[in-house]
Amino acid sequence: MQPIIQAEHVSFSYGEQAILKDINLTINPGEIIGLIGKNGAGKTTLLNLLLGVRAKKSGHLTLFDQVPGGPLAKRNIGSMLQGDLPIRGITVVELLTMAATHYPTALQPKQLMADLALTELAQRQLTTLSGGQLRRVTFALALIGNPKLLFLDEPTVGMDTNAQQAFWARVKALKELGKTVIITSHYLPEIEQVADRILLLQDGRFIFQGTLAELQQQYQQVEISFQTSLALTTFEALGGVTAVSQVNQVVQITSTDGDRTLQALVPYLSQLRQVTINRESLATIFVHLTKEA
Ligand SMILES: Nc1ncnc2c1ncn2[C@@H]1O[C@H](COP(=O)(O)OP(=O)(O)OP(=O)(O)O)[C@@H](O)[C@H]1O
Repeated sequence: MQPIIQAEHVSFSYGEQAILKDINLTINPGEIIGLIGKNGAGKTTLLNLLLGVRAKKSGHLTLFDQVPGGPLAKRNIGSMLQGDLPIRGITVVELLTMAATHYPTALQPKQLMADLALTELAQRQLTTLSGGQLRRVTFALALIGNPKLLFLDEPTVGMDTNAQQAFWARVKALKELGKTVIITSHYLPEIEQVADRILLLQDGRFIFQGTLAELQQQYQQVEISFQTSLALTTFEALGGVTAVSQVNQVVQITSTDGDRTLQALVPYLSQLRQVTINRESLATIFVHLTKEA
């Protein structure tokens, strides 16, 4: 399969400040990518390089086998960036109709507005819209050209809960259509729900690239709690266990290898009561990793 995006040893600096140092990346058609990292990690900068808005300092970068910003790339990309939009003197429907004329296989503005529950905002001037409404219009603008590749930078900021749910449902529908989507977001539970692959950017490099399952396998700790009359020392030497503690009646085991520890607990199961197992969320793993790195 021909990758949609390929980056090899890409670097970028603002003046003397190195922002991206050694970016290596292959993104295949149909993937939903969650691009995460702390504030200032360089996520938006990377999207700007991919869009051709900024030029890399070194390395090799292609989209659709072309340099970023090339005509094929432009035609096939939709983007929803931070701080996009408020253009004076134009309504929502005028904006989408005008944008549609730039793409050979554009969607129908009316149909798209209906799909995204924007019909009642159609005649409103952009400058009169609320922050969340503007984000929803920006999403429509990203979709209007029926692009193969979408860059969504902090897409749900300012959206209310209904709008967020509708947004993520639409992203899942885009996946069904075989679109490739790169999303940056600080709402990690949402990324956890939709991303096929997670890229964690830290200090200008990816410190992790892989599926959520791989991330969990590699870094996640599991907490197993239960009540028992057995001594705590029974559990300390079990496979994967890094800590054992007891609060009131409840024993808590922390493990770096949940499957191994659960296997090792099997002989004791008849003496354990009220067993609970909690896996760390993407958000908790993110905090651990970005603190350590
Ligand atoms: N125009 C600019 N000139 C100089 N430095 C900049 C410029 N734009 C961004 N930076 C710096 O580049 C670094 C990366 O910024 P970027 O916006 O890519 O981060 P981000 O990961 O998207 O952050 P956030 O999660 O806060 O949106 C930051 O240290 C930022 O201060």
